[in-house]
Amino acid sequence: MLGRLNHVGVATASIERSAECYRMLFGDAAVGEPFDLPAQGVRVCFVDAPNTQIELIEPLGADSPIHGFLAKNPAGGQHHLCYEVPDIHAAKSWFEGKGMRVLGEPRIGAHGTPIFFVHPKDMGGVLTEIMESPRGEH
Ligand SMILES: CC[C@@H](C(=O)O)C(=O)SCCNC(=O)CCNC(=O)[C@H](O)C(C)(C)COP(=O)(O)OP(=O)(O)OC[C@H]1O[C@@H](n2cnc3c(N)ncnc32)[C@H](O)[C@@H]1OP(=O)(O)O
Ligand SMILES: [Co+2]
Repeated sequence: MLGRLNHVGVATASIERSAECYRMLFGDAAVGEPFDLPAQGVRVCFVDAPNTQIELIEPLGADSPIHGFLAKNPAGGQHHLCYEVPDIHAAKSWFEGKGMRVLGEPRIGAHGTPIFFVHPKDMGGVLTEIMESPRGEH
């Protein structure tokens, strides 16, 4: 059911500080410009690793879904894994059919395609993002 690993989400209280760390690890060219995603309640910065992306996310606004995680993990840390699927609605039905908790309706994510999240307690402790493939495949 799950396809390619698209990105690893890393929560941070400061994208600037984390970006510095990843610039040292991967080089200047790998670290993108941060941008706001108000609909998702996060500020985002992508780091291009050779075989995937690291998605740095910082809380944006009082209702950000990552406030709770950072309260428990003030130094930040690995927040979610994101896998690609060919069809977001078919994937949502599949997870729901397995009795897993899909968190809300699909909405447009940072790559411009629809995403949804599956509750970490139904995924072996890993918050999991499902993303429709930008290439129409997985
Ligand atoms: C950049 C845009 C987009 C993209 O295109 O890539 C993104 O990635 S946005 C990323 C941020 N958005 C989201 O995370 C949306 C989905 N998340 C949620 O709805 C909530 O964060 C949550 C998963 C329901 C957790 O809610 P919260 O209120 O923070 O915590 P709870 O106390 O209710 O948590 C219950 C339980 O789950 C554990 N938990 C929470 N977060 C995680 C996590 N990231 N990884 C693993 N486990 C997590 C939490 O510790 C609780 O466990 P117990 O303490 O054992 O009860
Ligand atoms: Co993500």
